[in-house]
Amino acid sequence: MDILLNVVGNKKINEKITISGSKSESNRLLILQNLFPEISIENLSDSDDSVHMQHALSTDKETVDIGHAGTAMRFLTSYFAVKEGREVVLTGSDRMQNRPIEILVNALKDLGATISYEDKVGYPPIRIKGSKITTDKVQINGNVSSQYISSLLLIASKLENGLEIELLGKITSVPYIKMTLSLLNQLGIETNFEGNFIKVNPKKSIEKQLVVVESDWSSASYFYSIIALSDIGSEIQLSAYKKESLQGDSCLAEIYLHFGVETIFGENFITLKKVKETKKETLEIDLKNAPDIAQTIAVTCFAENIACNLSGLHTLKIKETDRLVALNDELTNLGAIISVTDKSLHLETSTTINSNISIKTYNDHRMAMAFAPLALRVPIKILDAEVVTKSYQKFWDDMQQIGIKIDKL
Ligand SMILES: O=C(O)C1=C[C@@H](OP(=O)(O)O)[C@@H](O)[C@H](O)C1
Ligand SMILES: C=C(OP(=O)(O)O)C(=O)O
Repeated sequence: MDILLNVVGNKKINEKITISGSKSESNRLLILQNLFPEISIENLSDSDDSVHMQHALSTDKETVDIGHAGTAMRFLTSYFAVKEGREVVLTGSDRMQNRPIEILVNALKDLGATISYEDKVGYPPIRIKGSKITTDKVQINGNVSSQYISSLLLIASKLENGLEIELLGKITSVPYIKMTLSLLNQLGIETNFEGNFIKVNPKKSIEKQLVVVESDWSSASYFYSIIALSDIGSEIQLSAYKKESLQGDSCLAEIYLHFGVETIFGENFITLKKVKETKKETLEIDLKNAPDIAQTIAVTCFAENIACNLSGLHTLKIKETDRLVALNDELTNLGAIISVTDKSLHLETSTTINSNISIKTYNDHRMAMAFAPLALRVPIKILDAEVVTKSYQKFWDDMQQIGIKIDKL
């Protein structure tokens, strides 16, 4: 489905939106719920990625296909590796078959797991024969994807002797590791993260408990962008959010001050308010802790005519698409002066935004959602707009609710 987005009339917004649960928290909790049935979950994400995860955990078929869901692919690799008596072939979309998994597979093999590649070495599909693991120490590279580490942490407490992980290299996406540890702690599992070592104590069972998932902060980023581009006085209330978040992307509240967007924390909601014009100075940020909001921020800067230097983007090349190349190509088509390296993005100020450009989305939900706010500046076409459901089912309905007109092409 290709669509044309357009905003007619004024750009003063005043709306309330409820966003589904964090897909990161949800996919961790779904794994944990299978290991500890004492858990019940509220405000679970309705994203495709979480639906894939639920399906993977309930099927007894040999082939388990998780589509585009990176967390499902990585977390299920460890989960099935310790599922004694079960053999599965874990696979995913074409893109997933080109997203590396070798670092995690090698760590699990070092621990004694039985995993082999069905096709290309280092990539899904992988065949996993569940077995008992008693080794309690492992080393793993921490600089490619934190999901490999979270994957090991999620099963760690169910290993006879717990697990001590030594992280090698510069650790990336650290808030996601901390999110995993916080959830384990919330369940009563003891952990310790000091320097490059993480230790998880063994735990057989936990107390019965309800875990309420906070709504998804990465999804909130598109509303930050919309408010940044809208008239002073505009506001959007988003539910259900809290100040003490487990999600690293809650750093949006700080980052968007640059764009004159204030975040007011209420009881279970946030209000984003455009209070000032965007600061004209270059925005310099290291996003190694929050890679998923890089696209949103780059597009906001372009729309607001400010330069930016975004660093810490080394993980973007192995996400749903090579996001650095995708951003470079699509922003260039819109008239941006942009350059990218393997780990950074540099955008110059530019005063023109080309209208009626078709944005290619490359099977990447965040490409579609990050470019949507540009409709507040020029009519814009989004190709294959249905990709958004990977993380955000009702994204286009919510865009319409805040006044973006959508025509199917
Ligand atoms: O653990 C998680 O839930 C995630 C970790 C991050 O991946 P990397 O650690 O690969 O950067 C992030 O980009 C992804 O969307 C979700
Ligand atoms: C990178 C993402 O997801 P995953 O790696 O889980 O596919 C994302 O949602 O931006």
